[in-house]
Amino acid sequence: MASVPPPEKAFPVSWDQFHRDARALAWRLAGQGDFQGIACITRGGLVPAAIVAREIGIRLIDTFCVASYHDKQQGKLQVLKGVSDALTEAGGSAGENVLIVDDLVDTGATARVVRSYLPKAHFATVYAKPQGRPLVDTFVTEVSQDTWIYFPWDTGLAFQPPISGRD
Ligand SMILES: O=P(O)(O)OC[C@H]1O[C@H](OP(=O)(O)OP(=O)(O)O)[C@H](O)[C@@H]1O
Ligand SMILES: O=c1[nH]c(=O)c2nc[nH]c2[nH]1
Ligand SMILES: [Mg+2]
Repeated sequence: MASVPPPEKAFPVSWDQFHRDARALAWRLAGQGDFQGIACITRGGLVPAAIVAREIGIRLIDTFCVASYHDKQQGKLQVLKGVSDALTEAGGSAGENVLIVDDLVDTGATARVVRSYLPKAHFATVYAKPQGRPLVDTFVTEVSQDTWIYFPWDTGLAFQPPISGRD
């Protein structure tokens, strides 16, 4: 696959902001469906899934393991693991009562593949970029397509040069 330049703009998210945004997602999801379990898309979906599960009272939580981005470059999407029988027995074989959680949708490639396994599930993300937005049922904040979202588990405190460029 030809390499495309990574997005120029940066949207850094702190732990505090992420917790608030994931809670806001839980508020939007509360009462939306009779969710019997969560399928979180690893790894990015693990953190919001923990917060949402705590807020809306779900204890059956499974992983759907997918990998596609390496060093901000989208590569071939690999499905490493699907969901377990325990989740589809409780939530329906097409995911009728399953909530899928991920941190974000960007091009929508990951969402499209996961949806093909659980077509009737409710797909929720904290952030959404315009290209992937139509694949998401519920999200909190839209971020432009030319922006890279920096999550707190990928970042640390670092010196920031002043806007003027001179220190
Ligand atoms: O809409 P898309 O263009 O498919 O991009 C969105 C996906 O990319 C990231 O996962 P990534 O593959 O980087 O793996 P990770 O969750 O382990 O970081 C992110 O967590 C989403 O799952
Ligand atoms: O940390 C991330 N930030 C992003 O904006 C993004 N898009 C796809 N995958 C991503 N991972
Ligand atoms: Mg991911």
